[in-house]
Amino acid sequence: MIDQNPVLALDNVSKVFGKGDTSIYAARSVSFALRAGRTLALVGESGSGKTTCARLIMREYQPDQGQLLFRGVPVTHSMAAYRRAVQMIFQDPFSALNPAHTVQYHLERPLRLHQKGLSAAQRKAAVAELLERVKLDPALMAAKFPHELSGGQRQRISIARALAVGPEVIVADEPTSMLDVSVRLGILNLLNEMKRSLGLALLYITHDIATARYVAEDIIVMYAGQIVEWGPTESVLNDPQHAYTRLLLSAVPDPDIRFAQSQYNAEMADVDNIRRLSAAPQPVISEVGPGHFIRPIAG
Ligand SMILES: Nc1ncnc2c1ncn2[C@@H]1O[C@H](COP(=O)(O)OP(=O)(O)OP(=O)(O)O)[C@@H](O)[C@H]1O
Repeated sequence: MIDQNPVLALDNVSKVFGKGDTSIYAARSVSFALRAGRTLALVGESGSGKTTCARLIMREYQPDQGQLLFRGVPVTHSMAAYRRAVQMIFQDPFSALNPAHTVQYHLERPLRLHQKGLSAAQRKAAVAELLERVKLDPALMAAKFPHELSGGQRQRISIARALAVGPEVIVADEPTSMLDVSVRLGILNLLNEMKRSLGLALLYITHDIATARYVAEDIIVMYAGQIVEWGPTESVLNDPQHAYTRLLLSAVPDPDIRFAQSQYNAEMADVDNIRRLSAAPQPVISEVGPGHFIRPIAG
């Protein structure tokens, strides 16, 4: 059964870089919640504020306004439980692993830190189990160094390493964008399986709105640090209500995503205007379908 109480929530969070006239809202009054057994896709073009949200969640940045809530409690600096519960998978599986260490070492390290009571034999068994979870053969993989692995295999090791501490939330920032097209779906399927079998709450960050369909129950579309549209994936993809979401979808060469091409073409003539208007701060929110909301463009 899906737990409807959020594991993690951003409550009206803003992050500003720079000062005065040159300041940029990398995140502006962003609120969303991650729930066990569900994936939320955070979608937007480069510079829309996706990675800033990930860094806020990973506590690399402090919010200028708003707060993070972990199981309903405001997150403080000293929450060791939070650090263990919230793990990240990075875009670049090549730089995420230390070339001097074996797979066994990479997976044992978090176990040594977070499960101090394990014997050497128990750690070895735990590493084998983690490798099996990410569909890699422990007998073949444990002794290998990162340079002996393919990109897809490295990303599976990164996922296994994140799982080693028993997380509740995984933040996956563009986890497939540096991989060959042929292995991308395998990684997304693996994340799906982790979500289901371990009841993880996933935040899937991507610039590619089409891939959100494979993993996410819900989608948030961001532009200029602001959430412009959010709702159930099917509803947002099949019936996008915000001009900026339609702009993103217009760039998707995917016949499975249905939208009235002619209707969007008229808007595409006005791309710059859509971006300019979508970037304007807009506090008004409208519900356009069950659980499906937009921040209407002002003016
Ligand atoms: N440390 C920083 N200092 C100054 N400006 C920053 C910093 N980090 C992000 N920004 C700015 O904040 C805005 C949002 O950036 P962010 O990296 O969150 O976007 P993004 O959607 O993740 O883009 P990408 O997909 O390219 O990573 C951008 O205008 C960016 O230039």
